[in-house]
Amino acid sequence: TKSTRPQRLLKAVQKHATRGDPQSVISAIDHFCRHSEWAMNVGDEKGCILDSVVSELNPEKVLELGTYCGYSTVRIARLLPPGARLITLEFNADYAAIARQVIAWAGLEDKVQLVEGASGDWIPRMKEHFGIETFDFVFLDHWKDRYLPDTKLMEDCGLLRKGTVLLADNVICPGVPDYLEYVRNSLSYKSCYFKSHLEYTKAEDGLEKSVFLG
Ligand SMILES: O=C(NCCO)c1cc(-c2ccc(F)cc2)cc(O)c1O
Ligand SMILES: [Mg+2]
Repeated sequence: TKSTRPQRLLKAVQKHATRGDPQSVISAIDHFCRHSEWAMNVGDEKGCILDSVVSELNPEKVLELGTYCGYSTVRIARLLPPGARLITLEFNADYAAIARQVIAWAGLEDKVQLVEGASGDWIPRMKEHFGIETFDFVFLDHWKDRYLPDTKLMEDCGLLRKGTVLLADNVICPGVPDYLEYVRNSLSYKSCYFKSHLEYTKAEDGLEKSVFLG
């Protein structure tokens, strides 16, 4: 039977990347997506912006909403200091199965906890289940209609503190108009837009960085 695109992406990683070398995993996925098959990873151009935000922040506690194949998980986890932890939520079991193997190939499984399920179900359980007080950094890259409700849910669950940084992918393409309107007009956030392009294309897209003010 026919393989899936995530399965073919994993095969490309296992063929071209070196075990334990996160940069080679990132490069193998970017090459596959540019030259073989487009896939909805944050990509290299927006990925460099993601890298700079993470490097500047040096977060201890990171939440990623939307793992897909683990590309941005690897990008973030490779930059984390020893002892720092990344929890990544993925609703789609097939994506999660591939992402676990991509994260393992990069040798980053000790820094990453991949949780399968709905963000709306897991966000209220972060404190009691994972012993998390608050997050330092949240990367939003899941279903675009969940960005706003999940952000409000994180606020209500006390998971954001003064200075927590939210970084949202795809604010232009596919777009998250309700989320953008909220973070740009709320007195609880200081927001700025990083103009870029949709992964592996010339279409406009960008990342919105929003600092929670408490
Ligand atoms: O749905 C997305 N993510 C959540 C599911 O895992 C997503 C979609 C797209 C995209 C798709 C189709 C198109 F035509 C344009 C953009 C891009 C992304 O970066 C994304 O994160
Ligand atoms: Mg995305």
